[in-house]
Amino acid sequence: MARALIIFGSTTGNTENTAERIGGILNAKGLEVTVQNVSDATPGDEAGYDLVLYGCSTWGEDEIELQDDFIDYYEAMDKAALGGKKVGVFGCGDSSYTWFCGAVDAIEEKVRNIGGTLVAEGLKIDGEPDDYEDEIDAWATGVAAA
Ligand SMILES: Cc1cc2nc3c(=O)[nH]c(=O)nc-3n(C[C@H](O)[C@H](O)[C@H](O)COP(=O)(O)O)c2cc1C
Repeated sequence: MARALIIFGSTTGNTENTAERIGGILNAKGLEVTVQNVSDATPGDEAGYDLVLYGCSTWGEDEIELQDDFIDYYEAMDKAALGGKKVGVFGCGDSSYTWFCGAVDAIEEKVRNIGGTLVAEGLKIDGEPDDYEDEIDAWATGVAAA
């Protein structure tokens, strides 16, 4: 059975809820899924997984800021074992800010730089994830089949 790891950073719970929803879809598609808070994750944990998904919300006014808990992980991501792995990135944000879901773009760039293969365009959620259930389910279904 293919194994998927979902690592999320979330301050108010939106990206966490999205991670759990994506995990449920992947599970229903037959993948063995681990959903992990980035606070409990270390780059290198990706070893042994076929699919790795990163979820991170965006904070900050004057520049892109990753969700607080994700910053240390991001800085150490060069040690992530992504070679040959399928990777996807998602996150919650608010399009009234200059850098809408900038964390998704920043993590995708990092993934490309360290040899991961992005299998879907980043999923950017504008506002409440409850309003994006169809988009979330479609994205998760796509990465499960990638
Ligand atoms: C002070 C502040 C700054 C924010 N900055 C951004 C931003 O630059 N870009 C963006 O897309 N969303 C921004 N947001 C919106 C959050 O990312 C959004 O509320 C998100 O749903 C939070 O997700 P989380 O609960 O998973 O942390 C900001 C929100 C606050 C309160």
